[in-house]
Order: sequence, then C-alpha cells, then structure tokens
Amino acid sequence: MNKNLPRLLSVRDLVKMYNLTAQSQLSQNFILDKNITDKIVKSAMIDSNNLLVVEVGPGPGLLTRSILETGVPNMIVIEKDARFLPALTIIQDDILEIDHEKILTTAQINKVSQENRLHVIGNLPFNISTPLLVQWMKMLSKRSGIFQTSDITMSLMFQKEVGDRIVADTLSPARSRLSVLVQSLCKAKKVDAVLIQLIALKEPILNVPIDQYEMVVRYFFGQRRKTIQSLLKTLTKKLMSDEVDCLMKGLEQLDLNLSLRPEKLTCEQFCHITKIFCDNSISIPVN
Ligand SMILES: C[S@@+](CC[C@H](N)C(=O)[O-])C[C@H]1O[C@@H](n2cnc3c(N)ncnc32)[C@H](O)[C@@H]1O
Repeated sequence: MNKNLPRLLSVRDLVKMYNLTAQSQLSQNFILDKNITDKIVKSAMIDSNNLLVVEVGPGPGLLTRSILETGVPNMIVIEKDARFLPALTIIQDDILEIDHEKILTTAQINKVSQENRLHVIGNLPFNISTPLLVQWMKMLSKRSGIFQTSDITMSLMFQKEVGDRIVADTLSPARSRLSVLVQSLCKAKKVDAVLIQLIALKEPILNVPIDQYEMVVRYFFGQRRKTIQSLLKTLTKKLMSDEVDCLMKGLEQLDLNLSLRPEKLTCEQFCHITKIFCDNSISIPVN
C-alpha cells in the first residue's frame, strides 16, 4: 500500500455521500462489511496470477476493494447503474448486452492465450442471474467473449435456491436445466450457502452444439414430474413420422430407462440424446 496516497473514503461514507440507496428494480443489496467481502475473496481463491478479474455489478465497491487488495494485475467491473461511477472506475453497461471485446480492450488485452487465467466474480443481481449464467455457458462452450482461455474460474453469489439448482446432482430433487447446462461445462461446487464456484472443465462433457443441447434439456425439464417415456410420447405427436422413426431408433441404441424422470439423466446421457436430434436435423417445436 502506497503511504503517500490519500486514504480512501470508506464505502459506508461513499454510500452516504452519494445517497446510494439500494434500488429493487436492479436487484441491489450491498455488502458493507469488509470482513465479509475479504472472506468471499479468500474463499474464491483470487490471487495475482490471474490475467484478468471481471466483476459483475460492483455497486458501491466493497467487494471490489477486497479483490484489488489481493494484487490482481488487471480488473474490470461492469455496472448498469450510473450512480456508482463517481466512486469507482467502471464500464457502465448492461452485463447481458455488453460486447465482451469491450471488456478485453478496456483491460488493454489484445490476445488471450490458453494458459491465461481468468476469474469472474459477482454478487449477481438476482433478476438476471439465470439468463446471465445461460448466456455465459453458451459463450464458454464456444470459447467466445471473455471466455477464450481454458483456465477460467467463476465465483458467483446467487440466491440460495438457484445455487442449489446449479450444483444439484442426479440424486437431488433440485436438479434442473441449469444443473445440466452448467455441469456439462464446469465443475460446480458450493463454497457456502450463496457462493458458488464454477471451474471450467479442461475437457467439457458437452460434445454437441450448445443451442441444440439447451433445446433438448429445456424440453425435458419443461415438465420435470413426467417420465421420459411420457415426455417422448407428447413430443413425437409434434414431429413428422420419419423424424419419430429416427428418434426412436436412436434412443433404442442408448439403452435408456424410460421410466425415469429427466432429473435422473446424466449430462452424458443428455449429450447422447441431443446427438440424435442433431444427426437427424430434428428440432423441438415450441408449444
Ligand atoms: C446484489 S448487488 C451487489 C452489489 C455489490 N457487489 C455488493 O456485493 O455489495 C448487484 C449489482 O449489480 C448491478 N446490476 C444489476 N443489473 C445489472 C446488469 N444488467 N448489468 C450490470 N450490472 C447490473 C446493480 O446495480 C448492483 O450494483
């Protein structure tokens, strides 16, 4: 710490000074206890070996301060609410809309190599946490945007139920579309009740195009209480007869237990099923 620099105002003071009251339409709730943000950063194991740390929604910036204190060489924060701009150096943008190249160029990174380490962190606004995670999984599967390196960790705070769904395995009733999508690309672990850590798999389970995969997984979890057999029966009514033949032939070869519910299927099994849809150019009609 440079002793010649003026002391930073506390985040509590900044919140008061700029009248930064939390706004519900942006799912804002602020952590104002430095012990907590330090603990989050420690659990996330953020250190100076990262090429870049990207924080979503810094708000008044206490988590940001704890991250910066680890000595990370390059950090970019994206915040939609312009009220926080005077308190931090921020890219003002919507994380769902931002051109990810802008994140890299702002960080003055023009080339990402496979060995570079990236850490994405955020106490996510709960109203966008699921669509954001799905968008990131799509980018991760294509290694696009900020996800060009293979060494990626995400430390993300979700509402407890969403976190439970992300980490749920085939034995858990909380297993959902999100569990399957995320676990096909990342090792997902719960650090505490709300902090989930996702480490991108060097060899992802996902071996089919993610858009088709999501279409299949979404359909099967659309009515999660039904068995696979019953879901297939409803689906085949909407398909052409040659598509039904190809689908049934393909499924026979998979040796699936059709009396199971979708939550019991592994990511690998969803990949096999998606492959049948892809190989035979079958799409699932909406409704
Ligand atoms: C739950 S608060 C977390 C604030 C701060 N990181 C903390 O932990 O105290 C979520 C933050 O995300 C911001 N936000 C909400 N929607 C956003 C979006 N679409 N893109 C970027 N930031 C967004 C909010 O303005 C808010 O600052």
